[in-house]
Amino acid sequence: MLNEQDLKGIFVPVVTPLLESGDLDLASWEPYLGKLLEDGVSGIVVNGTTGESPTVTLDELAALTTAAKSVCRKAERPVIVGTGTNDTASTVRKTAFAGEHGADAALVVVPYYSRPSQEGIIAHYKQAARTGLPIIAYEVPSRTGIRLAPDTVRTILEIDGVIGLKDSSGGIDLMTELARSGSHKPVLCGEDAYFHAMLSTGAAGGMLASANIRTSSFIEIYEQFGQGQLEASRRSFGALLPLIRLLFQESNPAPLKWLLARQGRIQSDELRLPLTPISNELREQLASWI
Ligand SMILES: O=C(O)C1=N[C@H](C(=O)O)C[C@H](O)C1
Repeated sequence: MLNEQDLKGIFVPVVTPLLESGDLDLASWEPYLGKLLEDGVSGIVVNGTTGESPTVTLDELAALTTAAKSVCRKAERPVIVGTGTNDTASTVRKTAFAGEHGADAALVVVPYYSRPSQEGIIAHYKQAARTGLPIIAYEVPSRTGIRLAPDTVRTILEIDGVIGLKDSSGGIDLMTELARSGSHKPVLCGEDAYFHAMLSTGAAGGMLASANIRTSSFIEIYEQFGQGQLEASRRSFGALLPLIRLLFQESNPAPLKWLLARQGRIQSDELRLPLTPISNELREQLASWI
């Protein structure tokens, strides 16, 4: 299982590869993950936003997690599984299910759509943590429709079994506030364009969809920063920013899937509705990153 000391470095949320038929492309799955692990990522995130989690069935989640675990075990790296929903009971069941299939930790998004109170959100995380699988809370107001108060984040991070936070709050305010108040659990940047800024304010690393592409460069930026080579890490990050902007110009993971398919790492850029393929204009812009 993953512990908070090891929640650092570059974690890669992976896509769910699909065939044109819409079925899972399991033939690509192991080599796709294997390459990321070979490049030196700290861990793999299955069924995150990038994995199109709203459309993945439980049977598919079991197959993806089991196979990911077998690849990650060989590389001695953790597999984190997205299990958050907007229903606490389902989240608890899904988290336990992921644990039974080999997950080392669960990524649990703030419950979306229902707009619960901050107390309700804290209670949600307490119940998820009772499953015994380490929990990484995931704050992403642009997707959930609700923003956590810094005090709520601190309270969630104090729950036994919550090992850290993925911060996609869209800026450095939350990170700065947590650092100021001496919060000791690790925070990973989940907002790719803010990766360097969040390292500067104390993030322990990133959980970055863009690190599917140019993986080694993201790892290099993290390492350069850790070694105090600030100017070099800033320059390296600047070189990746145009890629990051393109990957999020249309809904993630559509641009990423297109690039991975063009690189031959997955068989197709197939998405499940309501996500749709990227525009021709974006294809032209992304082509130089193949
Ligand atoms: O899959 C994830 O988890 C991530 N989701 C974010 C999003 O699409 O909003 C982006 C981040 O890089 C990873």
